[in-house]
Amino acid sequence: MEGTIQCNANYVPLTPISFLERSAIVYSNKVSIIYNDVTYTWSQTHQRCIKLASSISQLGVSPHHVVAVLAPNIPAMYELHFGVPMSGAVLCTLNTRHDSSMVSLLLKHSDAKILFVDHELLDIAKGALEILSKSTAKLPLLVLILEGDAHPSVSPGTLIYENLISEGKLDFEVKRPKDEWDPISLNYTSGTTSSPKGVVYSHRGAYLNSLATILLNEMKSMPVYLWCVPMFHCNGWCLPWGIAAQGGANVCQRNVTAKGIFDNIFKHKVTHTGGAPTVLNSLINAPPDIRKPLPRKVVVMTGGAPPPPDVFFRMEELGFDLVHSYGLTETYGPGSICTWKPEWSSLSREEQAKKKSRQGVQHIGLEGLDIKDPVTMKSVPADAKTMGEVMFRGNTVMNGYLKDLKATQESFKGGWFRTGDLGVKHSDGYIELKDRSKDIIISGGENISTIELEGVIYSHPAVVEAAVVGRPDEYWGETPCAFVKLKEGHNATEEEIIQFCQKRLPRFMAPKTVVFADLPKTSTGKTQKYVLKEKAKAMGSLSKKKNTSRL
Ligand SMILES: Nc1ncnc2c1ncn2[C@@H]1O[C@H](COP(=O)(O)OP(=O)(O)OP(=O)(O)O)[C@@H](O)[C@H]1O
Repeated sequence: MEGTIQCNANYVPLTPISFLERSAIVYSNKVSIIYNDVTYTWSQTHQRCIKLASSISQLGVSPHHVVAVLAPNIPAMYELHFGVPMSGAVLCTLNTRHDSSMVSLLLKHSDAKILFVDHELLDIAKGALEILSKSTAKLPLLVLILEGDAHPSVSPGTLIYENLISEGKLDFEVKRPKDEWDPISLNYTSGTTSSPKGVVYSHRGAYLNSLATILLNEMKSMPVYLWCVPMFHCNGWCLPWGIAAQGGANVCQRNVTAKGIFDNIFKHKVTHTGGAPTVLNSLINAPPDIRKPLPRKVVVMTGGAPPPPDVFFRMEELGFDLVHSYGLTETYGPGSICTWKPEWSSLSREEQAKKKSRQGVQHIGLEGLDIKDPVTMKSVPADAKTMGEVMFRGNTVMNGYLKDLKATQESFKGGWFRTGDLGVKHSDGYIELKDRSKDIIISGGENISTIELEGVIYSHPAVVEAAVVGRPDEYWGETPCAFVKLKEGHNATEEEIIQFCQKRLPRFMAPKTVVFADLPKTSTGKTQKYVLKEKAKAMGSLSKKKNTSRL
């Protein structure tokens, strides 16, 4: 409009780097990181990150180069979330469960210039570099993150993390993005359904999703956040940046165990944490000497996989306040929130849990979350029945897949980001996920939502975990096959589980096969259904072997 100008005074590229700079002033002597007997303040964290950025630049890394890290949730992992972007480079956090050959593939794909590695994962990194050396002469520099008395043998030229910090220059001029669309990080997807894809995040998206995540978690100033979500997964749902914005204390843990979580909650007066449903399951089912009632409410954000309705009220019985979010690596982690409505508080326990287990609506950083027919792009009716593809639109959707323009274009076809998830829309506008399109079971022409069926099996008192896949069938096409893990000291038969489901669901949805087994998981807490599908396939068709009258 007339009289306005866009200039440096009123238009600055958004970046989460500014959160750290502000916290170094507001919360300078307040705790930023706690890890075993190490504690830092926000002023120290700020200084360490500047020095880290300075050393990374000194090593010849230029803006937009990729810097990779293979480490659990330790202080260095947190600092790299700022130090790398402050050098202008792009942070690529690698899954700590990958083997050397996968790490070498991702290092090559991302063209990483440096690999920071935790001392416990050094052998994986060495193996990856050895594989890489067979196809390229340009290997990333290795920087070792040591802890305590660990002194593993390293090849000449390996750098040490703490040396980079101490040698870095405090007067280094932080490289802020020229454009807020500039990349801040590269996250590979979990690889649950295919090979991991390299998802590029921008400074703008990271800034907005951090703010949205603070709001989702209802975080006030100076929260105490216990790290259970791996920071390598969607940059810890953007919370390394979000906690900095609120001047919170980051309680880091190398390993995630139920005992560690309860101990840390008591010791550090934790206010917030987060984790995939499998982490919550480990808390609910922990032995009574570990599972203590909480001294005060702890907000837990869950997502990453479908949480069975039962998890909600069992967690709440322990004193946790559950926030349910849904999203993908492509949406910077959390993209939706099942916002609670006060009128639901008078519903029965079961109905409340059902409401909460829905995936909800987009968070405030996004413009749209809809269920659409993927061909016509028309929204499905809000009748809780008609299934369509879940689609997102807005500023916290990825820039694209690295070096895969075709996949990027396909995922954005029609002006929405296509998730590959199937869901329905309820009359109140909230969405509910029914399945991944690759997982839904089609039996005799009927769609069977594996998520819904798993939720019912999970509510059986003897069950600790359940996953359902389609078992190929000559007559029905597929029949539901449930893999069930029982609680320690509990028993149940195949027939009991089947009858339990038949009482609660339409008959065609009940499993026709039940296998008692441990469930294979990815490091981000998702069940590796492709492994179970192989097992179900190997069983052969049920119709041929059994009398189909039960079907
Ligand atoms: N709250 C939730 N409820 C149900 N499912 C969820 C929830 N949050 C995430 N998911 C599932 O996780 C998926 C996103 O997972 P992520 O981005 O980590 O990688 P991935 O899709 O498992 O990997 P790949 O694309 O390589 O197979 C979603 O598409 C959805 O199926």
